[in-house]
Amino acid sequence: MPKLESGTPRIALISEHASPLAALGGTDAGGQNVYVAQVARHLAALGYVVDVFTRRDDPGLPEVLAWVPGVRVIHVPAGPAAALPKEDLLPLMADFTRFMAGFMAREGSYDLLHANFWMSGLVAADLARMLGLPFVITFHALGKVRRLHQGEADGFPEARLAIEERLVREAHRIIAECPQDEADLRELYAADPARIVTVPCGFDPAEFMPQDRREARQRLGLDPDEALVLQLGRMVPRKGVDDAIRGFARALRGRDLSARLLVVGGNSPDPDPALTPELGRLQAIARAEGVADRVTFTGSRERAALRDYYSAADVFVSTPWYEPFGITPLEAMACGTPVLGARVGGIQFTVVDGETGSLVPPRDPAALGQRLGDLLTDAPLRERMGQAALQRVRTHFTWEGVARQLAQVYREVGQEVERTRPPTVPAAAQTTSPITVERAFQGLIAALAHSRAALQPQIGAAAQAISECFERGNKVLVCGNGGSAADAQHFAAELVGRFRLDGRRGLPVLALTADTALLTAWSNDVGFGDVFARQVEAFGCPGDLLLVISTSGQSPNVVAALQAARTRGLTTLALLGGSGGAARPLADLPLMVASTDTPRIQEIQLLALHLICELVEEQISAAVPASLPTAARLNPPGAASPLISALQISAPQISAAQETRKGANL
Ligand SMILES: O=C(CO)[C@@H](O)[C@H](O)[C@H](O)[C@H](O)COP(=O)(O)O
Ligand SMILES: [Zn+2]
Repeated sequence: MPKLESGTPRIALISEHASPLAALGGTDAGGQNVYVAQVARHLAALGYVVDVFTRRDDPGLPEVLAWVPGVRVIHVPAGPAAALPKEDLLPLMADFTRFMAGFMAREGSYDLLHANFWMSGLVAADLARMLGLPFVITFHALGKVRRLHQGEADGFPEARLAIEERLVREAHRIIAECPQDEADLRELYAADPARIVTVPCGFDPAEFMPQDRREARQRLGLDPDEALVLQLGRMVPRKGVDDAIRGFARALRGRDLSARLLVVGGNSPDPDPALTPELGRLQAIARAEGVADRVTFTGSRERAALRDYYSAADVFVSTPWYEPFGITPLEAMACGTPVLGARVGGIQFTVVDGETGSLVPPRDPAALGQRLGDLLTDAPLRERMGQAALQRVRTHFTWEGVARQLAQVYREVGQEVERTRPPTVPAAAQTTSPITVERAFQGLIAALAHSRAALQPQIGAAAQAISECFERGNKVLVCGNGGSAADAQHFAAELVGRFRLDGRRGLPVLALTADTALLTAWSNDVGFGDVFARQVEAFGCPGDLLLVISTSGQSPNVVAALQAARTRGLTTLALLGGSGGAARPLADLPLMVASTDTPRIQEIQLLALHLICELVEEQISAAVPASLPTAARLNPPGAASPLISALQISAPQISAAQETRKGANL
């Protein structure tokens, strides 16, 4: 039976910027934080084991926080441990993915990934590809929709749209939050309708229930008799709070109403325009509309206080330009308060016009003012609508119900993945850990990135020294142990034979690892420690070059070979990893791979050796005068070192270069 149908399936909820722990009210804290928190808790209540991955944006946060039973919050170290605008987070997603892959390698994988927002979707899609896991995504907001409404004000990178298109193609399911969201996915993103499931957002009946209106007002210090209109939520222009103020002002005009508009939200508990710039603009609008004394800005409020605000209000107003879902109207309805909303996004789905509240076009303060006036002057209508609102949300929009619907989606995906799994997976593939493979790739990429700056010029200098050695009529000796012995022979084969340049003469490179008779006799009879040094004494001449290859730089026979080479006047090159060990100070030119992981070091060492071969061939072909016929250029007749004699580098230049390298190395 697929795991998603049985036992305790493990779900990773990914929400890069919206932590379930964050409070409501700041620019980047809002519905998504609530969604992730509630979905996690209610999935856990259904028996799921849930880890929520979110970016660590405060140094005080632990890596793993056991939040509520069945739910952990994993704070992912990606970028500085400080609050950052979500528009700046895309470059950090590679680190986010790497961390999650490592975390899953240590702590076990998940049965399904559920991403929230497009950047988490990117993380989920990459992990899903690597690990063969199913993933579903709730976008919460779509770039193309946002662009339609906010145009130039959209500060997200261009890549967002292409990434969203990829996610729409690759996700096993796309969770639309309302019919409008579903239509946008189909029409703007050509999403496959068979993979879209509409699951709304919800409210928690334990958190939001009607309070006695007068008592709620008393607790909040509000006038018990004034008509009270509430606007609550994030304070950003697209939320249309300015329209709510203008509509409120129009509702009062020509009516004998004692009413107040309460605007709850902002980046601080006090209404401070310095901390919430939008607040200053809204205050100016209230003044311009002549209702400054009738509009109260409270600043942000704790979630625990919100049910009193919703219950205290006679009408809740929410008139954004657009709204992917809109959780606050639900919460108001759950407190028995009718909602006057804009006919957009999820609001036109949750609010039934004329039954649980009223809908007006977005950005239309006149229509809003008209309807608000009607509602504020008709208490029985408000009462009926409030009751119908309560009934509607309790039936259709609890988080418990949302979690059940998501669980159903997860099960379907699980069955689908099971059905489409190839029937005969070879035994070897079953035991292969994709995490191991991914870790190796990431490790090699990181080691290459770290080595790049230092190693590139070292490779150039090594190729130059080796070309000069050949030009002098000298030879190269090369040695190492194990994998490095193989590399030494590989290197010799490329230069004695050919790397890319056809028709050139053979270049004198001798691998000291190839003579088994000598290696076994000397090791058997005398010792392995000087098996290479002995050969350096036998073959090495002043002006020759010794190249040693070692990942640790600590192999005694390699160190001894370097010492013997120095004694005999050979130039010494050492291709090393880690700190370079005892070999490093004995090398005229050390080539350093910035890694301590032996296989990764070897892989980069092979790259260095191949590049040295390529550069040596380039230097050799460039040094032969172009006036010579091709055959002569590639294999000129004559002296002991015919090709080299065509190179125009003098012996004094070489020894000067050698001296410089020696000096630099001290
Ligand atoms: O290929 C590998 C490891 O990947 C081994 O054969 C490895 O080369 C051997 O353990 C060597 O003896 C290690 O020597 P060194 O690189 O520390 O000089
Ligand atoms: Zn190896």
